[in-house]
Amino acid sequence: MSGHPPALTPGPEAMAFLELIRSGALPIQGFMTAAEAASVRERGVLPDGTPWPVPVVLPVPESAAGAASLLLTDPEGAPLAVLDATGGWRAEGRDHLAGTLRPQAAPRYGALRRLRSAPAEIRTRRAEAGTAGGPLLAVLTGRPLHHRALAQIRAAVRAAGAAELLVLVDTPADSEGAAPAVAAALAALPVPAHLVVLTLPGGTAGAPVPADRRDALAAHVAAAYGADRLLVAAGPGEERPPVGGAPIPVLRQPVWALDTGTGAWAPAAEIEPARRRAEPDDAATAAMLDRGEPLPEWFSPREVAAELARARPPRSRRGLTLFFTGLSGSGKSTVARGVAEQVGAAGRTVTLLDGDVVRRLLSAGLTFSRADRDLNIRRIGYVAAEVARHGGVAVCAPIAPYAATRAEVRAMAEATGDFFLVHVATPLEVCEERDRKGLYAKARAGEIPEFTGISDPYEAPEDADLVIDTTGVAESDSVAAVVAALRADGRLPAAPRRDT
Ligand SMILES: Nc1ncnc2c1ncn2[C@@H]1O[C@H](COP(=O)(O)OS(=O)(=O)O)[C@@H](OP(=O)(O)O)[C@H]1O
Ligand SMILES: Nc1ncnc2c1ncn2[C@@H]1O[C@H](COP(=O)(O)OP(=O)(O)O)[C@@H](O)[C@H]1O
Repeated sequence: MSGHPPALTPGPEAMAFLELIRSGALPIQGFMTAAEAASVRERGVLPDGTPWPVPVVLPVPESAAGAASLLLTDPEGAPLAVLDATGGWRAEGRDHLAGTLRPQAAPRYGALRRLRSAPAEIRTRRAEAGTAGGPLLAVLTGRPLHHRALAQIRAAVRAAGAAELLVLVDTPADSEGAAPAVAAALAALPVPAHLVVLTLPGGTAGAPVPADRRDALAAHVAAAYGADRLLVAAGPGEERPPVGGAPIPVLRQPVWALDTGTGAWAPAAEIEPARRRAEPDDAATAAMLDRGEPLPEWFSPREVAAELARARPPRSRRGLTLFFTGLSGSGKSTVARGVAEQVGAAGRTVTLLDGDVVRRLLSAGLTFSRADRDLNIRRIGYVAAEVARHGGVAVCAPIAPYAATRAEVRAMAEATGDFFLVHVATPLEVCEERDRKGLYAKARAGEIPEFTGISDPYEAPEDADLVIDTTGVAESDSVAAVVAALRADGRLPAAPRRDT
């Protein structure tokens, strides 16, 4: 056997545990055995009776199930820790390894690394400030803090007599999540706050864990940072269940609302119904941002609203991948060209990625096999997502016959902007009748193999945002139909007024 243990990049859930364990944010040293995991899942206690909220398990591929040790790496392959394995086990068709962790180099991957402070760093900072040992209220949030949440935090600070706050922001490992918006709210807090970004398992990181168990796990983390109580910021109108088995008290608050008579936030039950105004929910907030409307001042502090508007610009300025799909000759290129012109005329920057042109440059040399078509579509999706990242509109017009590949492109595009799918559903007979390039005749004669619609599949989309059929329709009308749909969604500025 060689001296090198096999390497594994854990999935998001195990990775989140790995980070918390190695930073000292959880009072455990590694991943659980089958008996420990089952006991925790079923009864909320370890086999010795100690309360513990969430199973801490490491799923591994079958090839690693018998390993004596395992090198755990970040997604780029950099070593994070060695697992000294005590045994493998199988559950729900997956292999797992139990064992203790030996940390290696400090992690560097992921978003906002400099804000992912370990408990020891916060303890040192407090010792230097002379506040170590004083009351510390932890607030856990995965969402922006608006006036309602800030009022609730102020009330909890008063009740706890806390002179300091620890704000724990739960974000996915690879994105900033709500952290910038939460940072924008710090100045509105009544006492100085330490801001720490972390990724809690079970929420953003994968398998669902019941809210009370998740909050108990968060209480262990908060305690490791020196907090003596934890407030979990609730969503609009949300009341979280009570928590048992936590190492520090987890505070609960009822639903709060704005008292329009006094302009103050208070428990909804204490406000006269006629003067009670609920906070907008997430969908309403997103809709206001999409339309470019300012968030009302009674709802959100100006700095928080500004940060949210930066992160989610109005639809008329947000990057967009406008993706046409359909058979050869259906009208994709013609309509895409016309739409791109009008998108440009409306004042947006636009890049046209037409099927034919892409095939000549970006995808030169590729065939029409499934693998090559998929590669072609992924390349188009990648370029489109980059255009959208910078606020541009990428208009794409390939056949893109496979639903799975289109879904991949949608996911890629939505990571940097919006995605709008137009199915140009002109029937095959009409496309074949047009046969602009004589390709259908050649395909029928067997001279072109794997021709879409003739000898190769076309999977019609079920997730199109717009379906058009160009049969017997003037080109300008087809273009106008797409432009109107974009305008209706606020993706283009309103039509310019013609006064003359
Ligand atoms: N076997 C086969 N099947 C389909 N199409 C063929 C084939 N061979 C050549 N062509 C010509 O290539 C154009 C389609 O290229 P795309 O890049 O859009 O296709 S795909 O999305 O990768 O499937 C397509 O152009 P459009 O008519 O603009 O769609 C055809 O002219
Ligand atoms: N309403 C319409 N929209 C788009 N194309 C139309 C329309 N009516 C007729 N056509 C004709 O259909 C053909 C479509 O070709 P093209 O745009 O290259 O399709 P694709 O890119 O899907 O292969 C063109 O010759 C175009 O003039």
